[in-house]
Amino acid sequence: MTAGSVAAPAAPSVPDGAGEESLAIETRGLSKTFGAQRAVDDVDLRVPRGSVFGFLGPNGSGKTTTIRVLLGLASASSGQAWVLGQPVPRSWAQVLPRVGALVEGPGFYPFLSGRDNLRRLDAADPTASPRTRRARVDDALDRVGLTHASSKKVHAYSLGMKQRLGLANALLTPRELLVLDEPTNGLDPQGTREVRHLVRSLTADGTTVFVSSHLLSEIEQMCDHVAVMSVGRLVAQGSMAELQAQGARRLRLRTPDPTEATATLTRLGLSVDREGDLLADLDDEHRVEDVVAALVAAGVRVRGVSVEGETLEDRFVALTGEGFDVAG
Ligand SMILES: Nc1ncnc2c1ncn2[C@@H]1O[C@H](COP(=O)(O)OP(=O)(O)OP(=O)(O)O)[C@@H](O)[C@H]1O
Repeated sequence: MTAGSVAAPAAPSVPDGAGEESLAIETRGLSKTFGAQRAVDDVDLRVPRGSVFGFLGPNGSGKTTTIRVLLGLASASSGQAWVLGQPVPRSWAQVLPRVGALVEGPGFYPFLSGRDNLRRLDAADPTASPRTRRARVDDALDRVGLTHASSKKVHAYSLGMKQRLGLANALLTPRELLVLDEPTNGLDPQGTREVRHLVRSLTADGTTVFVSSHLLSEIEQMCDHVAVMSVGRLVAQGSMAELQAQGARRLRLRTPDPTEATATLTRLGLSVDREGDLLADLDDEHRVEDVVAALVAAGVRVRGVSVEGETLEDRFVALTGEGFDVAG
């Protein structure tokens, strides 16, 4: 792991068991309390290998605390966790070299250049080859768009430049798993776009990317899977497509026979609203084609029918409550 702020793994406090090999990260009943507060509350995360996995939730919902526990920067209060199939923190020694991380801005030396900081950090990694160091450092700087500023001292870097340097640090050697806590924090719109593009490109070689954000738009654009946190609890997880499919759906029906149509829909067990057209909430038991067939069989003339789905934004706002940031 290459996060500048990473300390020695915490003492084992999470009991071991078998982790699933197909998952890059797995937790079962993971909890972390601070006094009376349950910052992370009984979380069962399942992060498929090779995914770009968005860890989404409002500020203070427990994302960073979860990440800190997964990386051995804090100990869990209860529950189990596996990273790349290995129980952590017990097996951190084996897992550590296979994980890159960007958490809370790595600690850089302010009076060294960006390039020299990366060289020092790489030299501190016993698994990194000194022979290829120069090329790897230059490549990482290039990938995050910092080549032009690589000779500048870090104290003259903006927050966004420091964030990019932190990302470059996580990219110094190929990793099976990258954990990025709010990687676009402090970046301008152009930098944000570049980081999104970079994150998506990282999975080309099979790397799993676990990326936290409080912005839905960001996760939507970068990720194929998502987990949603709210007040310490995991309130949803799955592929983006699955989450979209889980949202509420409404049938909108245009007909010259609203009375008969309402009677038929009610008989099918659907609640009906009138809004010019007829609106009926669909559920798993009522497929659109069956409802339309029933209407036609009852002699209802159908002029138009459409299904309106909840947007991901509607869905996430419903899951996390008010005040959720949806725009970038
Ligand atoms: N060391 C700590 N001591 C006490 N409370 C803490 C500590 N770290 C986090 N918390 C609390 O735990 C809750 C979850 O915080 P956390 O930083 O994990 O959330 P987050 O989702 O990452 O939010 P943000 O996006 O703002 O970082 C918050 O209420 C926070 O105040």
